[in-house]
Amino acid sequence: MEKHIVTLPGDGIGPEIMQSAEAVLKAVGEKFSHQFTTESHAIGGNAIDQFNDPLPEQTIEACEAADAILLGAVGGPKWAGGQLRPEQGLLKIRKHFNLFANLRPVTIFNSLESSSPLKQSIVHGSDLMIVRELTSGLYFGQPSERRDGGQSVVDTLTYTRGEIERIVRKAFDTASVRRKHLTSVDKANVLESSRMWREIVNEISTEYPDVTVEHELVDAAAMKLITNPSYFDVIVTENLFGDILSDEASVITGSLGVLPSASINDKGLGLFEPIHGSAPDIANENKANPIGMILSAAMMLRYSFGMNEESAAIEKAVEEVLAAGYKTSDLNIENGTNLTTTEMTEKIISSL
Ligand SMILES: NC(=O)C1=CN([C@@H]2O[C@H](COP(=O)(O)OP(=O)(O)OC[C@H]3O[C@@H](n4cnc5c(N)ncnc54)[C@H](O)[C@@H]3O)[C@@H](O)[C@H]2O)C=CC1
Ligand SMILES: CC(C)CC(=O)C(=O)O
Ligand SMILES: [Mg+2]
Repeated sequence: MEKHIVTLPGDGIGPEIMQSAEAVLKAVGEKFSHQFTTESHAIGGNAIDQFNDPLPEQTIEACEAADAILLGAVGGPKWAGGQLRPEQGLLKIRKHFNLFANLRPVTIFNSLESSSPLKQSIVHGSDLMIVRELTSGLYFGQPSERRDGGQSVVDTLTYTRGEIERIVRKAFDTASVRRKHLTSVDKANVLESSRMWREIVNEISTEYPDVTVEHELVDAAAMKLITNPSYFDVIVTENLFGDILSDEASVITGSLGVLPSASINDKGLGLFEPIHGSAPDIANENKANPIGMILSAAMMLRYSFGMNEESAAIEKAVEEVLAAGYKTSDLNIENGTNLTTTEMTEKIISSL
């Protein structure tokens, strides 16, 4: 099979981990006789530097012609406080391609159970999927501005019925092929948007009689997620809550550096990126964990190209390398061997 992938390495550790994903894809292509062509484009801070635009037109055009998009991460202190911000590029690409469903699987590798700061007895058996709404809510609502000469400020949380319905359906579909347990997370005791969200979840639940649904307020859900993570199967929630809960969930798996994600639209186009940011504190040191990025490439193979065997081969290789005690410095594997980003990538490739 021939597939054309646009890579958007971005800023900070983005380019380092993107090199890892490209090397793994090359090796998978050779092993399974596929041809993956890649074409790199600018997004985020580096795009501001080169084009004075966090999402240049040529990046959008290249993505429009691609079979799938891989993204590293954007942002960094260099651009903080400026008029143009790297994160605007990320929000804009999600909106442009209508990538409303952000799937964030939180699966714990056996060998990382003791890597979590949580007790092994708590994290054991955790396997959940956060379905986060990605193109609306507080991150996109207008107005969003300072007022009264800087004495007040407004951000706006809006959702249309259609926007809630499509993400809720996606979550029910996801739960249907998993353990059939859906937790909808909101703040319905305070927010009108959450009350509407709840109503819609209840309406759509009648179409999925096999799926058990419950509602949880976000504050309690945040507590339950780290005290009893194996309770959850699929969590569906709005943009901001999903952003926060998924970073929290990474504690279960031992590091933010190992979690991948897929952002999908209703036409089958996917953008795949790790859930973490550009980690400027460790950029250019060859010490970033490339696993979240590599597993995002594996999600791309499965979700965009239907390559289940190839995707599983990557996941198995990662599992084997971790089980052999190899780690990057963010992971706390007892008596593990510390590797650089490039060494970890090579180990994973040689396990394929
Ligand atoms: N999707 C994206 O492009 C995202 C971008 N950001 C941006 O990234 C920049 C930094 O944000 P932070 O709040 O520091 O969040 P971050 O996720 O970049 O880093 C948080 C902590 O986790 C560590 N970390 C993250 N990924 C790692 C990896 N692969 N291997 C080892 N350690 C890793 C970092 O070193 C840091 O200590 C900001 O400009 C922010 O806006 C933040 C989140 C997502
Ligand atoms: C710019 C942010 C919305 C990125 C982020 O934190 C995320 O998508 O997880
Ligand atoms: Mg985030």
